[in-house]
Amino acid sequence: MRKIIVGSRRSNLALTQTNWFIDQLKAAGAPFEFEVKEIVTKGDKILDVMLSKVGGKGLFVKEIEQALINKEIDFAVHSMKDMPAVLQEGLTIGCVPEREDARDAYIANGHIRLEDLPEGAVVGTSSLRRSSQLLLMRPDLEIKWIRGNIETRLRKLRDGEYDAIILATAGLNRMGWDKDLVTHYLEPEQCIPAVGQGALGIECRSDDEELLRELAKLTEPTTHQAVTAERTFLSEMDGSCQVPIGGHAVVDGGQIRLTGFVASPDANDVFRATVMDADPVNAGKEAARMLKEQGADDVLRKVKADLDE
Ligand SMILES: NCc1[nH]cc(CCC(=O)O)c1CC(=O)O
Repeated sequence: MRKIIVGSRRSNLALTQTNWFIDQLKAAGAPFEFEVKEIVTKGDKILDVMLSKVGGKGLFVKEIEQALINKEIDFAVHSMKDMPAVLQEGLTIGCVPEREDARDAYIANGHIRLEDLPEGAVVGTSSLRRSSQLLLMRPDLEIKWIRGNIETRLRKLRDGEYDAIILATAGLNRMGWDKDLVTHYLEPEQCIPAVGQGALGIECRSDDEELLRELAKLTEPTTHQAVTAERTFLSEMDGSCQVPIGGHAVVDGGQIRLTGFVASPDANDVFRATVMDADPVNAGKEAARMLKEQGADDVLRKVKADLDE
């Protein structure tokens, strides 16, 4: 029986997601043995600087992709939202399993709701997407960067460094945290989630047909369509990590409804568009086209020019 080596970052969330997916494969009768190999990525080592300044989401993925190409591992389970819009040559997403909750979770000391926070309250996030959308709802808030895994962030909240923090609901649910922890959820209408949030992407070599056959059985079609629409939108926008960007799609009666969001880093310019299309790639392209037409293109160009300075 072939032994499949599964690469995983060593955070609790990464290992939980990896073991969850291996269990799914076993339950589906995949004819493999499995071994998990932990990989420490640059993104895990650099915890004290603003992630977007040192290379963004690719940091979590690059070493894992190299291990796939070197055949040190056979597949890896990523949070889809940590995956770059374009993969390295020779690699593919072999499976998109059923999506967890895509919403952001708002967690406050004393469970004070977002609309009831006192003026100037401190909210922790390191995501420009979250901070810009929070400021649209509550321009008076102070946004303070926060880093570390879920446990570290919750500790910093309890220690009073922050009045509230925002975390991905999916991560909390996958880790089995009590839902009472969450003060309330941010609906996509208030805060568009990150592209791919709540979904997993199983990455493997494009020529590993034996493995791809087993992975394909665990793809959930509507999640796959939604994520394809969102990721097409992301790659069409061609934004850097310095641009607040979000995208969220739901599939409803054969139609994909995709909302794209882009803002300037100071959140003064905000662009949003919702499209309906039966084809996920068309939906992604059309949402990007509409946002660019509204002027999002100028924001992207300006941020790029600033980065080159
Ligand atoms: N940014 C890191 C990250 N990547 C994936 C998740 C959570 C799980 C998911 O969205 O699938 C998180 C934590 C967070 O944003 O709170």
